Amino acid sequence: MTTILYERLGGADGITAIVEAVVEAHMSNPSISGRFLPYREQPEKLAGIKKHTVDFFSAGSGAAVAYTGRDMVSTHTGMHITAAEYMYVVDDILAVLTKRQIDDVSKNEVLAILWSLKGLIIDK
Ligand code: HEM
Repeated sequence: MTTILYERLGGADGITAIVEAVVEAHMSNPSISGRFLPYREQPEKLAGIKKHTVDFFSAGSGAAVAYTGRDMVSTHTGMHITAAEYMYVVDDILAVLTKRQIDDVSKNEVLAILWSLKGLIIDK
């Protein structure tokens, strides 16, 4: 039987570590850091966003986890995120997956999920 994507990403511990590393990467990426650095001053809010993001990717990769955050359109409405910013986010995520030696098939599955959400996130 094929292992579900959630397990191939390392389960709860793996996805939590991925989200931590991705948020750090966004904060260090000069093209998008301005979107994320203000949350350093709001640690409780940042913790909530990270938890929602872990749950989102857990549910989206096959785990029986409830996502209790806001939907993608509501979350990103008013931010006017550009297609270029979206690509920087995708690049940061894939770089973290590569660094954590996630296999290529799994990376392609993550990429397909991210791509399917693009229209919900940009230009809102
Ligand atoms: C496919 C790509 C993306 C996914 C799957 C995604 C997913 C999420 C999720 C699950 C949350 C948490 C929502 C909540 O806590 O209720 C969130 C929040 C956020 N996202 Fe995204 N996101 C994506 C792309 C982007 C991009 C491209 C940017 C900007 C460059 C961005 C900026 C933000 C910000 C600033 C927040 C915090 C919003 C707040 O103040 O609560 N996201 N995102």
